[in-house]
Amino acid sequence: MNDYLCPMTRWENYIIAAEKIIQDYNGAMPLHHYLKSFFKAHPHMGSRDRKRVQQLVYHYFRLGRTEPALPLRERILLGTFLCEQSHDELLAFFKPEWNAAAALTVDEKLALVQKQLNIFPFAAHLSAGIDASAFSRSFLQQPKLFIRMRPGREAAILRLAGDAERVGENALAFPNGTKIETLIPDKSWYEIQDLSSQETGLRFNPHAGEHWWDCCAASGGKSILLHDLQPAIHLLATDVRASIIENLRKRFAEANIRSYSAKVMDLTGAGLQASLPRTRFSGIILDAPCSGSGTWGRTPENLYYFREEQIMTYASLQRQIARNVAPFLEPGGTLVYITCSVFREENEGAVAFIEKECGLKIVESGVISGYQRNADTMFVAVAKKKAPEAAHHGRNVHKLRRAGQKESP
Ligand SMILES: C[S@@+](CC[C@H](N)C(=O)[O-])C[C@H]1O[C@@H](n2cnc3c(N)ncnc32)[C@H](O)[C@@H]1O
Repeated sequence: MNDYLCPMTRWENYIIAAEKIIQDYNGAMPLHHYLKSFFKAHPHMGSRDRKRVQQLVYHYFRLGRTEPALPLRERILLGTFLCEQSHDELLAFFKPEWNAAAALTVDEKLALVQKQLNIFPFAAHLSAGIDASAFSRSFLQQPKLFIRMRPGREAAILRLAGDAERVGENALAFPNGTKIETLIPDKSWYEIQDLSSQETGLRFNPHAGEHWWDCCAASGGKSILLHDLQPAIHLLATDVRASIIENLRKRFAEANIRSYSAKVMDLTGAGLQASLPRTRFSGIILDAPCSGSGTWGRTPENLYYFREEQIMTYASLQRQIARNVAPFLEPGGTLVYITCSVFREENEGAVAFIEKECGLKIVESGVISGYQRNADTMFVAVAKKKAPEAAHHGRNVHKLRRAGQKESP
């Protein structure tokens, strides 16, 4: 697919390549990994070709499973029409009448093609406060790329950041595809982190000298956020995957953070105490394994391949982990429960479980909405362990209620 090919051949080739990828891909691995291996196996495609084919494939998955009866090529073109907002040469070739309408709103485009789209099929499971229709439409746009400016680096970054948009005290938004590392050469000055993810940090409130456990740390996005809020804490980061703990170590080194411990731990197992360096933590961050449904705007293949019954699989894993880690909070300590899910079973359902079964009191909880600002949607809850007196009282209340009696004033 080189420039010397006539335009017709080029557009045809792009759409044929996209069709092949969509037919062969089965959702078992992230789409961007699959695309990478596909392009590696097709080295004749230049970077412009790859970019274009990739866009077509993503446009297809952004429609979810809506319009299943449309032929594959028609779905790719419909996705392209709804996602693109300006003149598009490929669309001009295949659907000139749609290309002429590229600047219309999504509603106007839908009226033109006489379609109603229900992109998100799991609306019945949405957490309170999420606008189902706006959330469904949000899949047509890829969320932006956000960085968090690390403490003391803001002024230097702002001098280099070009036309990035400042969207929070420490947050900058860039168009997707921006090569941040070429704009800001020192990797230790910033973290790539979604805006809503950054905002979970507003609930951490760490104090110097405290012991914190980021128990599902992955490569440490929340851990570094926590550290930046209060560097003088004792931090333990764990995850079940050894490879991701290796990534965490590299990321911490790049961020110039040396004072922490990290280890591999499976939180569903029994006897966690034997693997932990201490039995009480002032704070636990439980950024739970989840459906990731609040981030599917970045990975729309998940919207396509997700099955409804998976929601409860995640919900029970989250409850199991919460039950196992809660005993390691010290009295008065804080557990911050986080998901990047929009499903109430993983959010409000987990919060009810934490309060009822883990002996913690929920002091704040709710959705951090990203779908109307090109960011991810997350959920955060702050739970406190009662101080000894209150805990004793709490147990009595529980017993009384179970016995069907009323609590005396
Ligand atoms: C949502 S991710 C955490 C993201 C991370 N906190 C961040 O800010 O980048 C959830 C993590 O939980 C881990 N996990 C899944 N099952 C687990 C288990 N049984 N025990 C411990 N960690 C687990 C996954 O490996 C995954 O890295």
